[in-house]
Amino acid sequence: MTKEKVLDALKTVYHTGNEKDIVSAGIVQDLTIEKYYISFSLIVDTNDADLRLKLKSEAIKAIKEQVNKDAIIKVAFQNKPVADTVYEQEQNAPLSGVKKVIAVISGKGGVGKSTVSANLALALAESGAKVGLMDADIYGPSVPIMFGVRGERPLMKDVNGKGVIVPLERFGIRLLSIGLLVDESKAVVWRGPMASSAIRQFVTDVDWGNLDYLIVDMPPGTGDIHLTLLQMIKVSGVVIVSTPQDVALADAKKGIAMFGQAQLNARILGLVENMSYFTPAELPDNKYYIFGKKGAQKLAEQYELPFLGEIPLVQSIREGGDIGIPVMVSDDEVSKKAFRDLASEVESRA
Ligand SMILES: Nc1ncnc2c1ncn2[C@@H]1O[C@H](COP(=O)(O)OP(=O)(O)OP(=O)(O)O)[C@@H](O)[C@H]1O
Repeated sequence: MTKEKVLDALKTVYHTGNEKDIVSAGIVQDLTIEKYYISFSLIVDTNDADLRLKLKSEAIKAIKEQVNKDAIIKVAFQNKPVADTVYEQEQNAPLSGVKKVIAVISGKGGVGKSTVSANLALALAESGAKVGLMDADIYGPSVPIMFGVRGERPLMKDVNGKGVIVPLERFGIRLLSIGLLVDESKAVVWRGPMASSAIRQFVTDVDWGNLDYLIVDMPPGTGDIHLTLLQMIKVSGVVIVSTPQDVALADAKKGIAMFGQAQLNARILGLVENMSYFTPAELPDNKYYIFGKKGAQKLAEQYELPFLGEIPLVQSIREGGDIGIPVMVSDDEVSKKAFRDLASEVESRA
């Protein structure tokens, strides 16, 4: 299976009301082929579920008939971005084209902060928002692998005599990570000031353009990078990720304490519990609370913070992250619903 063959097949498909085929009309974006998986986005100007379904089935049918009948095809929809939004960051301030910055934090590593950041970004973009994802985890960047862009390098462009970085774009999300700029093994040994200076450049020297949301995947814990970012940009809201275990919850309390400080000028939107329960793919209605039940919900109540939802522990979430096709771009409707619910909580509170 090659990109050319898949694009040729897609050139036989037309979106209602368009004279050009969906490839020539620029409707097909982010085509990725990974073993027998094919994934791409369709950029459309309609929320009509029937029209979307028709387009999706015709695209899948064309590929199965003309390229490979056994291909596993994942299609994500994105709305055409709406221009001329009013932006909240001050004019000429760093990120002046960004309406809302959402920082995703966790008290400790490995609780799924990057998984939540990536899929939250994709879920927000589904309803037409223009979204960027800044991987501020200098010591453990996840974006290159999770979005399948490892080894790719962003381009530079000249703005008023100054070279600025243009984020990569995948599945409609603008992406930047230290892993896309330097060899990952180099950044791991950087000391605090160097890491802080790199993160400062992520704000000042990157052409993020106009965005409705910039999701910032923060490093785990609380440290210099958090302070640097909070001092530089106006963060509209902080999402805290925790797992149900006591130890992760104890660490989440440190995050609440740090971001709860009034002088940091960041509002905590609430807590999301990741890996809340295990759901086997073949029994999606069965929920097994293997790490204990409703821990984060109780913690949220204790601190009088909103509880933003539960994300199940699902094999396809892990697999999606590993193969560079996040679960929001897959057919796993159970996981997608959990992230969509989280996105609507964030949308309504940010
Ligand atoms: N809900 C989930 N179901 C299944 N696997 C998950 C889930 N959430 C995260 N994972 C997996 O757990 C591992 C850790 O997740 P992730 O990298 O997102 O955590 P993190 O908190 O960002 O870690 P770090 O602090 O190291 O950056 C990954 O392999 C990821 O695919």
